[in-house]
Amino acid sequence: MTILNVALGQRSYDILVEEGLLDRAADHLAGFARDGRLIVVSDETVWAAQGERLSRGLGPVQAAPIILPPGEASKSWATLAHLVDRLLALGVERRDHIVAFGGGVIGDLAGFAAAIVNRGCGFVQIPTSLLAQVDSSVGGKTAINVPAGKNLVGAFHQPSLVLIDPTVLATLDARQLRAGYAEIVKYALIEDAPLFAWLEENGPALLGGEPGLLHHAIAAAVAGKARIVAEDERETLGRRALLNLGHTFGHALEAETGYSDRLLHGEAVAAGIVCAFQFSVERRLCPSADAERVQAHLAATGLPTRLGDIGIAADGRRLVAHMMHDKKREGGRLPFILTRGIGQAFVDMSVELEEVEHFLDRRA
Ligand SMILES: NC(=O)c1ccc[n+]([C@@H]2O[C@H](COP(=O)([O-])OP(=O)(O)OC[C@H]3O[C@@H](n4cnc5c(N)ncnc54)[C@H](O)[C@@H]3O)[C@@H](O)[C@H]2O)c1
Ligand SMILES: O=C(O)C(=O)C[C@@H](O)[C@H](O)[C@H](O)COP(=O)(O)O
Ligand SMILES: [Zn+2]
Repeated sequence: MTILNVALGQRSYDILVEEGLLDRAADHLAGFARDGRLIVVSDETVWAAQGERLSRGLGPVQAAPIILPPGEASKSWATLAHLVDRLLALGVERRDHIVAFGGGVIGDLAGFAAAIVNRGCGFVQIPTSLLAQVDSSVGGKTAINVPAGKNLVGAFHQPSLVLIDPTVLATLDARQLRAGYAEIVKYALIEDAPLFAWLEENGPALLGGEPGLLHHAIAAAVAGKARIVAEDERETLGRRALLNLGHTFGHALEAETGYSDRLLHGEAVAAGIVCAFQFSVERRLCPSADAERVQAHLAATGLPTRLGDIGIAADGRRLVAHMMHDKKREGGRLPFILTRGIGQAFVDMSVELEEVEHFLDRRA
């Protein structure tokens, strides 16, 4: 078992990574149950694929499931209201722990509900998509989307425990696996160049479901995230913002495609990372060979790397208008996560939005 920790004083918690953890869920979750019961929030697809296994793994602890529709559209006011009402109807108390059992959508939504019900109760993450295992289950960012933009309403609310069982990925489809892979690549590109070289060599076998490789990559990405979150929990020190590499561009692409299945979050991040590298090349910050290497690797895994791959027009003004809703905005300026090369991301406050518009106008 790999045990990692997010060091946040009283809000510190462990992240356990082990194959078969779900089958032994009671060992780790029985202490969170009240009257032998745990409320589990999941989506229809995850519950159909893995719910029985979790219920068995909980042994004598009874799961009280709240099952929501799958997909990004569930990160909405309507589903949040429904979830909060269900939690209250089940009599959730402040000291209770809700179990978020699903991908990033369920984690972000159930985490946000946990942050606001009774002015805050506990929660545990059992991430079931690769994206949630390497990224969204750790760090306490919870949110819903609103018409103005992605993740614009939410809270920082840390889980008490994260249980990662890579074997649950056996039922995840290949496109979703690739989307999660994009966030692993992001962690390598931020400040772990050796991990990127490792991914270039092992990525294809990892995406084929090779368990040892999945475990290694999940642990590496989560270790990187845990370190950065511990240094800058609320993204105020210019450190956590690095985790947004590819996201300023990526969130604009998600907005343009209506947060739909047309473009998954991880796919938007892949295309956004390529934009961040190419923009850094244009600013003479990053060697063009690094940008080409990154694009080649992402494209080789089948991820979109160009606006044309997504079917989006190169309309700089439109895309920058989406970016203006970014939570990192400060006094009308947007920090951009740029790079000096693979493993050398940094936050740049000096970017003019006109420059970004012109850059995007030339992306095909
Ligand atoms: N809070 C954070 O720090 C953070 C970080 C990254 C992404 N996110 C958010 O996460 C969301 C994306 O998460 P996601 O990619 O996991 O999407 P998701 O939650 O929609 O899951 C993807 C799809 O896979 C299915 N699925 C999940 N696990 C499965 C399994 N084991 N077997 C079969 N099907 C399974 C789900 O039902 C869903 O249809 C976005 O909203 C993004 O903004 C948040
Ligand atoms: O945890 C973080 O911090 C991240 O930025 C991780 C991102 O992968 C994730 O998509 C996050 O939800 C984006 O945050 P946002 O604040 O830009 O909405
Ligand atoms: Zn992300």
